[in-house]
Amino acid sequence: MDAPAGYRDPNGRHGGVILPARPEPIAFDPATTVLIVVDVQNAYASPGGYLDRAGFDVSGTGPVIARIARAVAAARAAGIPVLWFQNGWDPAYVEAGGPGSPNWHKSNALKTMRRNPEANTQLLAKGSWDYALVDALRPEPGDIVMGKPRYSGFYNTPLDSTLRARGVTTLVFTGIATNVCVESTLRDGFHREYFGIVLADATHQAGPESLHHAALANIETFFGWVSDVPAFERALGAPSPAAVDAAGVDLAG
Ligand SMILES: NC(=O)N/C=C\C(=O)O
Repeated sequence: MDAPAGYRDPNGRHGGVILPARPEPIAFDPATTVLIVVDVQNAYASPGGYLDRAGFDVSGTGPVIARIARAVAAARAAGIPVLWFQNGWDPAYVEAGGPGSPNWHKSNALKTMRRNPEANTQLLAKGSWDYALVDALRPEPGDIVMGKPRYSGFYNTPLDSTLRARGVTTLVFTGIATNVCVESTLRDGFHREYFGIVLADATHQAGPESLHHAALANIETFFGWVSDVPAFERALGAPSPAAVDAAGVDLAG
């Protein structure tokens, strides 16, 4: 939805569009916004991938992937760049860190492989099926594809310089997992002065569903804004400004 001239959201921010969100609508300018798709890899979304092998439920990822595709299409139509993250390491796992790294101790992918070496799998290894993005989502020329070695997309990646070079101020998040890499990256962005918005229905948790809701509640209260894909689509479409108040955002949390 185009913002009326001079429109400011309840926090005094202005931009080209107004997005219904919790805890309040947020205005943003598509010209200074990036849509981030976090780690929608077989590892996190497909049966037989890392999360599934580690005992996490991935049965609910299908509709989430479909909504990510909608968000990507809406962003592209509005000229908003799409940035795809892929989490993982080199096949020798040097980037994963050894016992001197907390990642070596906490990564459930590394733990799963250590527990069951005879399975001989290479979870999250670059070049593997596990590391690949799901078949249903494909970056297009002009998109940004970025690897990351830890939960936060800002850690040991060119994310910050890539965004600053484009004058980006607003990050719209989709992907997996709400409570791990989405939240970690949004939080790191907050500390670097980026405005973070999560499209809740285009994210999925690692662990019980309560973690999804807890992460969203935390984000909405302390770090950013929570909206959804239909609201994002409407905001980038053309309904009248009055529809903002009428539409609101109706997320179960
Ligand atoms: N992409 C993520 O949120 N990853 C969560 C856990 C992991 O990578 O072990």
